[in-house]
Amino acid sequence: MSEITSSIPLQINPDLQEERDKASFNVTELTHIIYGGIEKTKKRKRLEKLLFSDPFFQEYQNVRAFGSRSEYYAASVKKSTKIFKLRRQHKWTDEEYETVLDICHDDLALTLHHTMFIPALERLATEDQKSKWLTLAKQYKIIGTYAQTELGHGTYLQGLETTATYDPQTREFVMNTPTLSAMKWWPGSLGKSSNHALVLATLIISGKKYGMHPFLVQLRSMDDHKVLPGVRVGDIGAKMGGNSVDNGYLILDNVRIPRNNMLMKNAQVSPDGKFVTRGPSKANYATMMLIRVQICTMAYQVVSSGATIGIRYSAVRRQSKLDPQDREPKILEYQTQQYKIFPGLAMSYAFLFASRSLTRKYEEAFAEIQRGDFKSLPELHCLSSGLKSFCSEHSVRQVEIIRQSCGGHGYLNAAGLGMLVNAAAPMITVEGENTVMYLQLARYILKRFAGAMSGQQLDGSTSYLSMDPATYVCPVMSETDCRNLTALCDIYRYRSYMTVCRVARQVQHDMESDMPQHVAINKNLVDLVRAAKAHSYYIVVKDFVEGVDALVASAPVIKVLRTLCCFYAAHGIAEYSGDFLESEAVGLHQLKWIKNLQVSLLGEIRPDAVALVDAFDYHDITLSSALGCYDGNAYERLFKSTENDPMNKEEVHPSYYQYLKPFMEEMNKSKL
Ligand SMILES: CCCCCCCC/C=C\CCCCCCCCCC(=O)SCCNC(=O)CCNC(=O)[C@H](O)C(C)(C)COP(=O)(O)OP(=O)(O)OC[C@H]1O[C@@H](n2cnc3c(N)ncnc32)[C@H](O)[C@@H]1OP(=O)(O)O
Ligand SMILES: Cc1cc2nc3c(=O)[nH]c(=O)nc-3n(C[C@H](O)[C@H](O)[C@H](O)COP(=O)(O)OP(=O)(O)OC[C@H]3O[C@@H](n4cnc5c(N)ncnc54)[C@H](O)[C@@H]3O)c2cc1C
Repeated sequence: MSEITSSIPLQINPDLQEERDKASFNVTELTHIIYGGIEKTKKRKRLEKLLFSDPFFQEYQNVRAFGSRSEYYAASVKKSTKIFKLRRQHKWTDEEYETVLDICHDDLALTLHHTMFIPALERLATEDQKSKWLTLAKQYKIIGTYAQTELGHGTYLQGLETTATYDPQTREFVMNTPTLSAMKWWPGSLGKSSNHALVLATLIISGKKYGMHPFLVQLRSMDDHKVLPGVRVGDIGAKMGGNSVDNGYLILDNVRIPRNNMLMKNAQVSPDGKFVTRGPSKANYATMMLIRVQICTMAYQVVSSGATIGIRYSAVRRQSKLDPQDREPKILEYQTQQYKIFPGLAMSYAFLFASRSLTRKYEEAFAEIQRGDFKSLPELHCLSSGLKSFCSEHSVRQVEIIRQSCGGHGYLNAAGLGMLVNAAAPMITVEGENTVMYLQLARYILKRFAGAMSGQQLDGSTSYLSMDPATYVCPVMSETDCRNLTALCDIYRYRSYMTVCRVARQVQHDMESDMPQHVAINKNLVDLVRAAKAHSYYIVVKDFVEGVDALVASAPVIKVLRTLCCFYAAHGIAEYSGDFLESEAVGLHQLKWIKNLQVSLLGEIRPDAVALVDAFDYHDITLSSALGCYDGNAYERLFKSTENDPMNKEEVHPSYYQYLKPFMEEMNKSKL
């Protein structure tokens, strides 16, 4: 009788325990740093316990893995409503609620209600409008979404075709979808969940267009959720990932809404049809900027959960031989495996510090904007556009590398990595497609560079553009200098300066050769994106270095973070060595030293790798991975996961009787 069972051992896999025993630092201390202090960690743990003591959350995993699209959506609606009810029951603060959403992976069907609808009301509505709709929205008496993108246009907001025409007779706006390409297409939670939508439409008064503005439109009856007259709404279909969310389409046919349903914080239409604006023309873009900032944090969560799965699995998976005399090693021993996974580990900490710094800047600027001071808006728009693109691009790419590093098992849904990659992939597209957002940053950098050239003193993230490049000497003079974080940061700064300088001069040269500006820009788009990427890389490295420098922590924690920071910076230089050489930020000698350092740091990080991912402190249900579980019992959990597979429900699958049996009978009867 076979002793193979699918029961999960109670003890931690000894291979993983061994890793934990040899950590050079206190994991709990680092966890507190990551979550912003001991109280916050405790609170999060309490919330996790409360949520996951409900068996629903375990069942939810099965529906997610094996249910149909419709079942997954339904379970996710249930999950959303459960969380909303718990919020009310326990009177969670906004911060506690955000923590719960982080814990719950953010694959909620009603996600747009809290990620965009509420923040948009907060940013775009007047105080009177807020007291009505924000209150209703926060109490879930209305469920809403943010409906901006259309079938024909997502990026180019000036191309949006939905119209809101003011009728002074009735003091209403008439909402219309004039063409096929004007239909709203993509908004999350629109297809089936929302009864309201914040529709971004071109305002028309007396035949004149006044740009894009937000209008609150009721879509479904509050009694029976039936679609209201003049509204056509539905789901746009299955996606690569994120299928718990009903991204939808919306067609409006002469739908009339009261004048007061235009959110009028930034622009007003008076009852007699007069248009007045307040603040800059881009004030209505405020919600997008918030989400771009949040995407940087999501990128941290994505890459850190990927690294957790990859590293824990690599510490329990044994394969092949290193020492012919010894047993098969943990795959984490292979330098190539470390080379695949440790960049994701270092990136996790880099993005933690970068997203923290960006969030702080956003909060400061938002407070100023609330007071009517918009001076930091351009800098913040460009910083958030660049970092949103950089963090999403790098994290998605890195998690896919980690998935590949887990061999065959990484390809299973039960590994959690494929789902993570597919769920995270839209970060590259949403809230501004990455290339387009990099170009927003590039446009800003070019302007600032031109300012510096004409003697302006620059401040903020681009202040280095006023440097005198003639004074640059590569600060790495010896192999030991390579460990100097400030020196590495200077190298990134100079690479960025030179990349910006080169493209700025090229654009200027092209324009001076009588090329129209738009032709000159398009001819240099690739280099403009390169410049934006180089700038973003510099900012991330700088935030990491400054973040570690400012930490108040024990010596072992600081040491391990400095090692990671050094690896992150060295790895980037080695990976993009062509750019660094071309810009003469490093010479061949320095590059050789930095590459040596990059590889030798793999060995230094190795003993702490498991502890460094343990510090992220992800709950097993949040990670949702048989390979990355805290106890390291990957094989048992993989086998256990097959129990829930509906394919294994019957010993003989119905398709046998329907197709295979008759086919076999036919084959057996055949004379050929
Ligand atoms: C274990 C845990 C695991 C966790 C797992 C998590 C997994 C989940 C991960 C991911 C899930 C996915 C995320 C889910 C949330 C989805 C939400 C998505 C919602 C949306 O997508 S909403 C739609 C967003 N749409 C966009 O972003 C459109 C992009 N386009 C634009 O913003 C603009 O069109 C433009 C910026 C490109 C151009 O604008 P336009 O008006 O045409 O520009 P110009 O006239 O040329 O003027 C440019 C001028 O304006 C300045 N400017 C532009 N934008 C702003 C701004 N926001 N603020 C301030 N200033 C702005 C610009 O700099 C120019 O200034 P200048 O003239 O140069 O001085
Ligand atoms: C999962 C998901 C959820 C979403 N949720 C919402 C939502 O809730 N609400 C909502 O309103 N929208 C939502 N969207 C839509 C999303 O915001 C848009 O898809 C996004 O802004 C990109 O726009 P696009 O699709 O028009 O891309 P496009 O602009 O068509 O991009 C296609 C290509 O054209 C290139 N390109 C376009 N313009 C330029 C340019 N100026 N210069 C250089 N290259 C250019 C891009 O780089 C890209 O390679 C969602 C999308 C997804 C995938």
